[in-house]
Amino acid sequence: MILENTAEVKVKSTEGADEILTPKALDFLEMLHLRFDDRRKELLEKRKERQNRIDAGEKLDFLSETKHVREGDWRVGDVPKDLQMRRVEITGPVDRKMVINALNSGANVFMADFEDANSPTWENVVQGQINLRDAIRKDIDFTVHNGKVYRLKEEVAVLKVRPRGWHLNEKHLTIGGTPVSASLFDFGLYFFHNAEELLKRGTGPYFYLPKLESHLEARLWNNVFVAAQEALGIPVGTIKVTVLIETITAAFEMDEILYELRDHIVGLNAGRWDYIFSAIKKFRNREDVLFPDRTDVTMQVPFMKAYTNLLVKTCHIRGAHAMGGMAAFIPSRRDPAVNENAFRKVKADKAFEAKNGFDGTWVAHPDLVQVAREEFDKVLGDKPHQKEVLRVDVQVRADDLTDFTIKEGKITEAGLRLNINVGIMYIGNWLCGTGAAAIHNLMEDAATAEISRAQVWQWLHHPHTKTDDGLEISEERVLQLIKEETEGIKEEVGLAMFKNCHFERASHLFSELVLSQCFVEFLTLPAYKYIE
Ligand SMILES: CC(=O)SCCNC(=O)CCNC(=O)[C@H](O)C(C)(C)COP(=O)(O)OP(=O)(O)OC[C@H]1O[C@@H](n2cnc3c(N)ncnc32)[C@H](O)[C@@H]1OP(=O)(O)O
Ligand SMILES: O=CC(=O)O
Ligand SMILES: [Mg+2]
Repeated sequence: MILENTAEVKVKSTEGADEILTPKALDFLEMLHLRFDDRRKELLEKRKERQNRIDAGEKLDFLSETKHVREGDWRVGDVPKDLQMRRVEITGPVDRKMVINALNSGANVFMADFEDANSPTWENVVQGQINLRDAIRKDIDFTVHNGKVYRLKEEVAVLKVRPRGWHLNEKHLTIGGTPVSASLFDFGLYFFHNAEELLKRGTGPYFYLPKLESHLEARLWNNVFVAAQEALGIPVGTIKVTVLIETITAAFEMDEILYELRDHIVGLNAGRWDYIFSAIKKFRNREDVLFPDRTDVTMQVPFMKAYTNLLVKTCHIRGAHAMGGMAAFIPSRRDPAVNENAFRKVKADKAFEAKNGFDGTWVAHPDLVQVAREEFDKVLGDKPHQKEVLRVDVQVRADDLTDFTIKEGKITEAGLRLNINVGIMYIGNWLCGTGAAAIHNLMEDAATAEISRAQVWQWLHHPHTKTDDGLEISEERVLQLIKEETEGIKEEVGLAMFKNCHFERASHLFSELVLSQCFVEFLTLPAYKYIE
């Protein structure tokens, strides 16, 4: 069934859609779409133009036209009281039970995710909005089959929302026959329904902005915020955002991104997984760049160290929070050895971040809140943040950000197989409506899975890449491994789940992605046509 608002706006119906996609909310989305969608598309074209220049050998560098911004003396606007202390932020999809668990987890902040951790089925995105609306009003519960009831505690985490990135459309809402931007859809609905309520409750409309590639994309967000606040009669500057620096091009424009959003921004976050993906993607056609197995691309390799150090330094000079990223190790309440390993690895990761000057960090699971908190407490004590640490020792040049040498790194058959396995497993989950999953005890989502498929693409298309046993990574070999891994997944998950979760389709899609002559920008773009 199609619900009609005006002659031009068409929305696919799903349970709860009429509560969220009200005529007034649709008018608001239509206003955002008409004012900002053309610019969004122009900026997506600019991404392609920059890619062409990188392919042709252009070096990434800090922009000459914005030197005055980098050298200027300015700071970001005020940080609200409830965003001063962000020591531990838990992230997770917008599923009802997870929303309750995350808000109850003891973390300072919960980032409710419509991006990397969410499979954007129509039901997930509409129900996600309903879940957040109910959570804000403390009118949310959830009962599982065994009768266990989930309710919010008195004290809960501060809520932030991550809308989907600029590259994605929401196909279930069209205006004049054109699908709307998924970013405007997720942001617009959340803001429209909740901004006033959040303010009444002493907090505010807070967001994380993903996958930006330039300061011009930040400017577009800023213009959207000004229009949205004006339309609802809310003071400009009420919205507060943290931008993920998770593309290699954005790392060259951190000051500029903070500057464009200075009335609305409170921090930057080092989104390590998309960052690695972006580095592979942007340099995929360059013969001088070849990444080793995913497990060898750690936070300690030169380009990751350079980027995180520069992020801390840039944020602190400008008065913004520098937020750490996600260690992907997931604990297990059933397996003590897995649990112990996850705690040890996460502890080390968080200790490193705290020592480097970060003001807080992300965790993927409630059992990791305390582990991360302890490591930050050791360095920060009672202080809400450590913005006074200016990292004057850090001098990062353009060449440091693109120094992809990884001395100890190797490309191995095991690494190739693992990438294939994880890629197919994740796409299968995503097609089935699950956007984040624990696979081989690691958190996998749309960012980590992109690394896996991008690596296989690069190894196949880079001239004569060999694994460390001397064997070439040929199309024939990759197809054989895809076949073997797909069979293995069938055995592991069982025939019923294999079929229900479209693992066969996931396997085909994975093959298409890695064999395609042209690199597909995001795996979620072709995959989206298969989900409802
Ligand atoms: C690269 C990036 O963008 S990182 C950010 C995006 N990614 C994410 O946000 C991933 C967040 N994490 C998750 O989604 C989950 O932790 C997973 C899928 C990896 C693992 O989840 P599960 O398999 O359910 O883990 P597990 O069985 O150990 O969970 C134990 C309990 O913790 C809850 N839980 C686990 N992770 C979370 C979370 N992130 N938020 C809230 N609750 C959670 C589960 O719901 C479960 O609750 P229950 O005991 O009441 O049923
Ligand atoms: O969004 C976070 C990332 O690491 O990617
Ligand atoms: Mg990301």
